[in-house]
This record gives sequence, structure tokens and C-alpha cells, in this order.
Amino acid sequence: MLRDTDQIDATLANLNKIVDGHYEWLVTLFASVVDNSIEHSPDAYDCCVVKELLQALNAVGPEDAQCLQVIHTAHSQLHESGRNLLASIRENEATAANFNDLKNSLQIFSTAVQAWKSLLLNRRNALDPLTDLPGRRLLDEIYAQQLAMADGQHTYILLMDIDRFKKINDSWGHLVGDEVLRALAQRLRDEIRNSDTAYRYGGEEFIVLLRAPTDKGACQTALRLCAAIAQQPIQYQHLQLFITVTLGVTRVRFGETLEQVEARADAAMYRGKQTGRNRCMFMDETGEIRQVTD
Ligand SMILES: Nc1nc2c(ncn2[C@@H]2O[C@H](COP(=O)(O)OP(=O)(O)OP(=O)(O)O)[C@@H](O)[C@H]2O)c(=O)[nH]1
Repeated sequence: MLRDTDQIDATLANLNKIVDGHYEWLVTLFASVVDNSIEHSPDAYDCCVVKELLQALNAVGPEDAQCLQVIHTAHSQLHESGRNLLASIRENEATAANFNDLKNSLQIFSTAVQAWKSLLLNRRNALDPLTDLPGRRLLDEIYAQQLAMADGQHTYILLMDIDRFKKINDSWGHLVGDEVLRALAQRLRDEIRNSDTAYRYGGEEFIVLLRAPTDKGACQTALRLCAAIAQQPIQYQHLQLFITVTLGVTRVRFGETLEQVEARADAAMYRGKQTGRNRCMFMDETGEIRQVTD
């Protein structure tokens, strides 16, 4: 899935170029009819700038890949309609049906491009403006889909809360607090795998939706995140800020709603806060909470 604002904006810009490219192509098509160069022109599809742009586009995740595939199909269909129209003109056999075919192909192509643009714009709006991470709304929307994509692995929720964050705001001001949130978001992006996703859940809380084959694997990842955050200070201007986080981890059970899993992760995290912070707590199937140590 295309996740950050820069990636999404770059793709949107390319999709706009793709639409513009086909206005130019239409003009070239008319020109080749007028100046009688139809017979000498190479197959427009092979040298089409749009084809190159499409090949350069990056579809990460099944939704994007599906949109891209629909555009590819519509694009080659569009060129086929153009080829047929030119051939019919060359043979002096052009009919209204050839023109209609081109018109329909153009409409299908622009609808396909528009569909991906809408998806991307929607996703962009769901990104948290401070950290550029997807926000809670997107997690609500794609939770079921993420579970379906687990590919035989278990899905875990890691609920992470910065320890004593109020003190950072109170000591250094909200701008520094904001910088800490941004830096932590970046650290999460750097540390987790592509198949996992970090969300800003609200305030100073983050959620990581994680895939792992076993509880042990998920706990190890949580512990690694916790240690990485505590060990590496956040640099901001002349400041070096050491922060710690407390994590509540739990496995998503079959058929559970997001609220049910969140409640368990929250209870685990809360226990971690009560018992000292800077730790990972795991809630198992029986509802027992234990501290993850290795
Ligand atoms: N700078 C900044 N602060 C925020 C943001 N969202 C929430 N906060 C602050 O996060 C702080 C959370 O404080 P508390 O809920 O008391 O928790 P804490 O100080 O982290 O303490 P523990 O969670 O108990 O370890 C509050 O001061 C909020 O104002 C934000 O977007 N930017």
C-alpha cells in the first residue's frame, strides 16, 4: 500500500501526467490523419509516454495493484481503438462506430485513472498531518482487510504509549513534543517490516499491526522496538531527548472486532504503566498479562 504523503503525491502527479499525455496523443492522432502520415507512424502504443509512466508506477499492495492493472488494460484498449479508427480512415471505411469505440475507450481509461486517484486521495486524507502515519480512521477502515491478508500468520496489535510525555511538553514546549512524535513515527517506519503497519492512534499513542507466526515472535518484535526507542535518543536542535515507551501486545483472535483487541492491548499496556513503564506486556488467550523479558 502507498502509505506516506510523498509517495502518494508522486503517484498522483504521475496519474495527472498520464491523463495529459493522452490529450496530446489525441491531438497527434488527428494530426496524423490530416497530414497523411498514418501509414508511416510506428505503433503509438509502443512509444506511448503513458505506457512508460505506467510501468514506472509503484503499486504496493493489492488495492493499488488492482487499480494499476485496470488502467493498463484500459490503456491498451484505448490504443487498439485508436489503431482501428486510423485503419478505417486509411481504408476510407470509417463509421460512427469507430469513433464511438474510441470515445468509450477514452471514457473507460479516464474512469480507471480517476478510480485510483480517488483511492489515493482518500488514503492521503486519512494520514495524520503531524507524523504522516495513517490515523485511527484508516485502521478502522482496513482492519478486516488486513486480517484477510495475514497469509497464514497471526496478527497482533501492539499498542504503544510514550512514557511521561506530558513532562516533555511541560519542560521543552509543545513544538519539541511534536518533534518527538514525528521522530518516533519515523523510527517505527524504519524498524517495522513492510508487511506491518504503524498508525498514530491518537495523542502520544501508536498502534502497530504486526504479523508473526507465534506469540513469541510478536513479543520479540515488540521488545526490539521498545529497546530501539529507549537506546537511541531523539536529536532536535541542540537537544538530545531520551524517551521510553510502554507496549501492550495481544493476538487478534478469529472473528474479533478491532475494539475487542484494542481493549486487551490497552489493559496490557496499562499494567505496564502501573508496574514501572519502559516495558512490553503481553496478554495471552486466558487474559493473563505478563511482562515480556526475552
Ligand atoms: N506536543 C504534543 N503533545 C501532545 C499531542 N497529543 C497529545 N499530547 C500530550 O500528551 C500528553 C499525554 O500526557 P498523559 O496522558 O498525562 O501521559 P504521560 O505524561 O505520557 O504519562 P504516562 O502515559 O502515564 O507515562 C499530554 O500532555 C498531551 O497534551 C500532540 O499532538 N503534540
